[in-house]
Amino acid sequence: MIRLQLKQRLADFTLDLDLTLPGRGVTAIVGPSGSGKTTLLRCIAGLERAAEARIEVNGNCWQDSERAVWLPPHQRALGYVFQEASLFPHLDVQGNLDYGRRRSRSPASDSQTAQIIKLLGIGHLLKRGTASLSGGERQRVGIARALLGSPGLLLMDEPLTALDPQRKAEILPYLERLHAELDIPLLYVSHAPDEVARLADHLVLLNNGRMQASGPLQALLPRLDLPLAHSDDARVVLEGVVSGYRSAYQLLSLRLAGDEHLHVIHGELPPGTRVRVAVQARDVSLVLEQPQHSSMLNRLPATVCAVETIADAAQVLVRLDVQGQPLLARVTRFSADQLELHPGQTLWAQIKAVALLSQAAGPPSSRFATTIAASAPDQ
Ligand SMILES: Nc1ncnc2c1ncn2[C@@H]1O[C@H](COP(=O)(O)OP(=O)(O)OP(=O)(O)O)[C@@H](O)[C@H]1O
Repeated sequence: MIRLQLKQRLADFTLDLDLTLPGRGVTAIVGPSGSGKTTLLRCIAGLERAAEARIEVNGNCWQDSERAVWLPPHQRALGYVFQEASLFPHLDVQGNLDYGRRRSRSPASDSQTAQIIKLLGIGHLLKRGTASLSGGERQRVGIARALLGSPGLLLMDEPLTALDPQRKAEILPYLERLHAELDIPLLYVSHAPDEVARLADHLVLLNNGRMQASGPLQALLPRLDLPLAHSDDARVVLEGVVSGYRSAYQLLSLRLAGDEHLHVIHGELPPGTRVRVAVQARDVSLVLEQPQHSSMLNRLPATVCAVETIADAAQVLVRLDVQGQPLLARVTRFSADQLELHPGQTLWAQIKAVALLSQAAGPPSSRFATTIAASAPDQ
């Protein structure tokens, strides 16, 4: 468990938070520019000394102003990854990694080091000078360097923002692997809904230095009272279990709760693998009767929970329940009126299978994962 009680004043800005976060997995920290995301990370790292604070990470107290406890940054077992990796230009990749290991009080063992290098796919870069690395490679080396200190907490402040879409698509699968294979809690600051939907388990929304909401990703994304659902690229995450694969069509079938299935273009995965699929609200259409002979592969029976007019009053956000999982649809107000959408109504939600890879930017091996994060089969 991570306990964060912080009060810090910076000129006109005050950060005032009382948060309890999971001690494992990825917590995404989102909020408008200037809401205090970086200040929060800096306080946790000890780069900013909050006037009143209690910071505890999985049983280790790093700061407690009431008991006059203050650990300087180098004594806090954490790794910090910034927008751009600040690698030493006079050292090659190996030299940079060695530095990360040496400066830690509990450096990674040789086998852990080998695991981290493999996980981030940088084995072939070890002898390279840092000037010749691409932006994505630099970030992977920076992340590896942070991990080699065996941190008890990893902080990442918009680590993909400086990368173009292609590089970003390349690096996201590595972050997913970190998530799946390493048991280090990660606080991840991001403005990008696709990164958040793909990586996060837990979400914290900041607004003007205060917590607006904190909770599991799947519970917060569809909340109509929060700004996330109102953004143009609002999305929710559906979770399913692999139930089949049609290799001729590269079509993966996922069983949702009940007997419903979601079909997604993807590589083959073993039956039983749990998979998360991000579904954008604008990719969901609604129909009152069970569609027949439609090219839309995904047709899910749903119940309307709430209807809210948004934007310039020309569009409507519809929150749906699909076998206990929330789904958002964004439709025109004209359609909403035609269908007389109202809470309690049962209807069908349609999602084009191809829309589930529409954010594809990277090479085929990574593009499907833009919308999907897979985890190991249930035991
Ligand atoms: N050293 C400082 N002195 C005075 N004000 C500061 C200082 N550092 C940050 N601030 C202010 O604190 C507020 C929060 O800044 P912070 O960088 O934490 O926001 P953020 O949510 O990370 O923003 P962004 O998304 O743009 O990176 C801003 O208004 C900023 O101007």
